[in-house]
Amino acid sequence: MTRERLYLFDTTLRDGQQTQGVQFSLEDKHQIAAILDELGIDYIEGGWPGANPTDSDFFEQAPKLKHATFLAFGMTKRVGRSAANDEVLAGVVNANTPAVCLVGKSHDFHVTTALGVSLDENVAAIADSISHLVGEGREAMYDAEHFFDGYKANPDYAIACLHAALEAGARWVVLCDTNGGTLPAEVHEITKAVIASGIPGDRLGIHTHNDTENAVANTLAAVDAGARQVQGTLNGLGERCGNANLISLIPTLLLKEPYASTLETAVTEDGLASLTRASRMMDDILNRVPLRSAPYVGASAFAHKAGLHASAMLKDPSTYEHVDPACVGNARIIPMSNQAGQSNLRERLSGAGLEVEKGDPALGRILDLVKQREAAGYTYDTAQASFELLARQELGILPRFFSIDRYRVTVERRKNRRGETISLSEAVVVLFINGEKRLSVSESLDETGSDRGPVNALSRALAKDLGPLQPYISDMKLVDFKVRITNGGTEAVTRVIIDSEDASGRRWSTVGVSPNIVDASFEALLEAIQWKLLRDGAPAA
Ligand SMILES: CC(=O)SCCNC(=O)CCNC(=O)[C@H](O)C(C)(C)COP(=O)(O)OP(=O)(O)OC[C@H]1O[C@@H](n2cnc3c(N)ncnc32)[C@H](O)[C@@H]1OP(=O)(O)O
Ligand SMILES: CC(=O)C(=O)O
Repeated sequence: MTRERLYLFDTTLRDGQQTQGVQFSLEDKHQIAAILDELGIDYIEGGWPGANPTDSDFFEQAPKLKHATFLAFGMTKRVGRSAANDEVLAGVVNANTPAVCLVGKSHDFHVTTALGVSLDENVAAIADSISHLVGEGREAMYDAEHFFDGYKANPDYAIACLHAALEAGARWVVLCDTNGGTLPAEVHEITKAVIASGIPGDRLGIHTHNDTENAVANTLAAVDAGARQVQGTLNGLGERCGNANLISLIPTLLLKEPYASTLETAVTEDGLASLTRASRMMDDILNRVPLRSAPYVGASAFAHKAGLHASAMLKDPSTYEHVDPACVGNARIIPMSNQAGQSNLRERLSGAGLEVEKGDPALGRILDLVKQREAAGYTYDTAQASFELLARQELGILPRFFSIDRYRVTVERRKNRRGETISLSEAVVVLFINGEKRLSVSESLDETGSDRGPVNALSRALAKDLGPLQPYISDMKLVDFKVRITNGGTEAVTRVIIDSEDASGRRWSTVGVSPNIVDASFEALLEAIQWKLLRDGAPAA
């Protein structure tokens, strides 16, 4: 059976940039465009040339794309001037991209209230703007803003706007759920009605927002009805609650029926397998911690915590997995926790290179220890590195790299020489390596003179002088630090989880628990270092 082509359109660099708190640099934009092109996206919307200096610079130094078509975004011309004389439209056209997408009104209320023009004037503005683009030799698209709300208020008018664009030469007309309030059944019904009005599905796109958490569902509803271009963003960035998440849509469209056997995109198997990396790179650019529960690509997307699940998973992974994690570049995790049985444990140990026979009494001891420590406030389902250290300790195979003699942290608030109030912490760590005593002192001020706090001072002192072990930890950095007050038995205790990373991109999590936040942090920091030394084969003391 021949499959119909479905086009993927990315607006991370335009609508994604409308996310509160997101401001891409020129370098970020180039990096994101390269990720999208590698993934197999058909259209990359780069931003609005003329709207701000970064977007203008980005179009001046346009990315060199291997596969995708590069687009500029803008709005239809203002009423009262010709398309050729509208300076905002000129800014967009002058970006000289092969394709241009123009947003225009399609809801009568917006035409009369937001634009303050007549319904006919708006239709003429759409047609003139699109003809102008086509005359300039561009592939033209019309984003029909507020289309679904407009259709519900005045279907004939909303549809007339689409036809005006199509007849003026638009390659695509795109139905936008701008306010994000439309639900999947309505999107399906209205998209069908649009196609029945004479707009072919292979000229029709869908652009949804996630205000009812239905952006992905709404996109699929439009595809079910016949739309053949889908717009979205990496990790669902976008105005307010975001846009349809391409990172979820792509595997669904490639792996799930009826899409997999009836539609084809330009995303290859390798592109699909790069999805987890693409999503994490996006978070990295935004300096965000990746969402563990993200479908397909999150660290928990294929984590099997419950004992019953883990036991069946070992017999056949398809018992509790809807797709193979490897096909989206993700990995299966069988975490340890108080929900685990011996199957989770053996799988986790095996992942750490520790083969323990079924029925070995050590398994029961480790399980009991995990459950006791979780009752005391620890958590091992995320802190897998701490779990591995605990299991090795119980199996008698944890090397001792160094021993801590003592540590001390002081926190001070005082006036500096200019009379300003400053805070400052100082940490001292004393440890022994091969019988040799080492003392390290560190402060909490960074290069700019800002106080990074007592845990930072402690982390620096601990990692400052490990003598012969120093080369093994020099590329380590602390990437996330989470603190939670939790119950340890009957008392409230502080639990600290630290995520560390090294130059190879490897990430690991460790946990510490104590009534004292600094002490809990010290335990987690210590284990982070021990795990790194262990994994990189550092010599035992
Ligand atoms: C649904 C979406 O997300 S569309 C994407 C929206 N993105 C952005 O707005 C980000 C980039 N925008 C900008 O930098 C600025 O808004 C600019 C440069 C485009 C325009 O700036 P300004 O000229 O100062 O106008 P301002 O932003 O105050 O208002 C928008 C103007 O465009 C008009 N307008 C809005 N939509 C359209 C349209 N589709 N066609 C023609 N004119 C429109 C409005 O009526 C308003 O005009 P008015 O001031 O005469 O009432
Ligand atoms: C065009 C667009 O971003 C919207 O209507 O939501």
